[in-house]
Amino acid sequence: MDEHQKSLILNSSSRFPPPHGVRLSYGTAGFRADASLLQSTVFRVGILAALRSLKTHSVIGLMITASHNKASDNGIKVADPSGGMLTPDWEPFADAIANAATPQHLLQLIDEFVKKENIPFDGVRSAEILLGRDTRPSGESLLEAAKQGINSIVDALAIDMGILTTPQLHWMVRARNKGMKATEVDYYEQLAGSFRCLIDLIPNGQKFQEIDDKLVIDGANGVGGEKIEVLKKMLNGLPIEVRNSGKGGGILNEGVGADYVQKEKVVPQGFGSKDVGTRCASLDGDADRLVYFSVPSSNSNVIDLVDGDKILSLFAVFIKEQLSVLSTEGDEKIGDNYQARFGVIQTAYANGASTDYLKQLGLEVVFTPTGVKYLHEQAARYDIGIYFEANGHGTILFSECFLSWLESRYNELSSKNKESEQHKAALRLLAVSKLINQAVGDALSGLLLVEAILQHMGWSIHNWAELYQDLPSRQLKVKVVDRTAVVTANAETMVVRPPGIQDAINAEIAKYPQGRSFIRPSGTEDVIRVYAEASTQEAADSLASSVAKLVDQFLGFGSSR
Ligand SMILES: CC(=O)N[C@H]1[C@@H](OP(=O)(O)O)O[C@H](CO)[C@@H](O)[C@@H]1O
Ligand SMILES: [Mg+2]
Repeated sequence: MDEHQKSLILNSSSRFPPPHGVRLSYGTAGFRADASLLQSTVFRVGILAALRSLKTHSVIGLMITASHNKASDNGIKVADPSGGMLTPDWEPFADAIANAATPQHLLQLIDEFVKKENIPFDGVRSAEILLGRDTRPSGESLLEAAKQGINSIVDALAIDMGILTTPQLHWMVRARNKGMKATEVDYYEQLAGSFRCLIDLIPNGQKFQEIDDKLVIDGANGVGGEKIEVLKKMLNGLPIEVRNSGKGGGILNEGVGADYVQKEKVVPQGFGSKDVGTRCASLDGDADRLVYFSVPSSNSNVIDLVDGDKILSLFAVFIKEQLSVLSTEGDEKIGDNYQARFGVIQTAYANGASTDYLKQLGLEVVFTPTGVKYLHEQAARYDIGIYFEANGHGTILFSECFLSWLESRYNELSSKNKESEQHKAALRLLAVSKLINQAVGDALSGLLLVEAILQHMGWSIHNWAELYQDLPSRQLKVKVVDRTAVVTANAETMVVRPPGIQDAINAEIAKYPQGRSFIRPSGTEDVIRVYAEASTQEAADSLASSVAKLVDQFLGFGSSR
């Protein structure tokens, strides 16, 4: 970096002093905090994004969102060239610059990092960053701070893409870097086109326009509702009703949305007895999570939840079916068969019944710590890797190698017999790979795939829900003095610190048939999360509350440890 560049960083960063007494960390999904604390962090992440773009010679994304958190919070996360999450190698640098107390210290950290990473400041290459934000009121001024961060690097270009869902921004970054069409309209066209293709391939010729079976969507009063409306227009006739679109004055994520529905298991605002039996879905505030539910009775607000694990299971059943059709030989053997490596990825929050079901299907199930960056990385090791968090964040990744085999197999089959079942199965898999977001979990593309598969199977939400019976579960949060005191291992299924707590948890678990429980520090909130499941709801509740008491004893404000 030359002197001009250095003084540019010093001058601009002096306009964004960090808040006093707050330590921020990149966490499970970027920086998140009360929006009033974030100006300087967002400015600094703007610098980081420009450096990342210079380093990788690629377009980088910056998304301003706090997802399912309350409306007064906000956050920022970086999309890497692949469209995935920022490489974990850069997270310590993100933490360090976010917490640098003075412009001088900030400059020193940047200077050292630029040298260590060999980031080219040759004036030849320029950086390019796509910016997106959700509907939070604080988004506009934070976006401005991000732009100023980007503009404090010479030759860096910030492009404001406006209000987007998080997965749209990730999709655009990936598409740009692959030299593909990458506008928001291109996104809708790709989704709508591949959805139509799947519908056209439905065996009995039933088309969605003819089905009087509507889907009601809870948009969490966030960005997803308005974007679904665009898709609905393009898919002329898709029987969808959107509620909690944010236009009716409801508050973002308050008593609505995928996080609320999945954790509380009660109807979101705007839903009730009129919806008994109807297929309903909830998105979260930035539309990267999706869960389905139905209202079983007008006498209670309890829902039948169809969570991320069941979405994963539905996708797995469908893909497995297509792969098996594809591998059966028709009248004549065509081409070489390819043993696609097919795996599914879950976290400890996956319902135990879902894992049993997936294993019974003969699938390889891998567990990772919480946070999509971990799941995504594992899924990318397969030809077809499906990952989902129980909360509804997930997608299906296809390897380049498998897709190119599939394309050529499809072409070969096209030249022989377009009506063959193998030909249709190949086309379906190709359509899924275009419909489902390859960059990150995406409620909109996931929703269209669920809808297409349900129609393909001829299933109602109830048939789908009956794939297996969830074990009753409960999640609690406990405030503690210092959540970093909890250190876990084995994909967060056991605690290694503080000593003694895991033995105490094990002793509680042993009291309950089919009992399972674990604790971990949240990466997005200042709490310890407790998860428990057991054979009855009462038992799951009781196990969760005993474990929460242990957390309080070992780590709470009254603890002496
Ligand atoms: C139990 C739970 O739902 N945890 C969520 C939540 O992370 P925590 O680290 O648990 O706060 O937010 C993450 C980001 O959205 C998501 O990846 C994760 O699954
Ligand atoms: Mg989200």
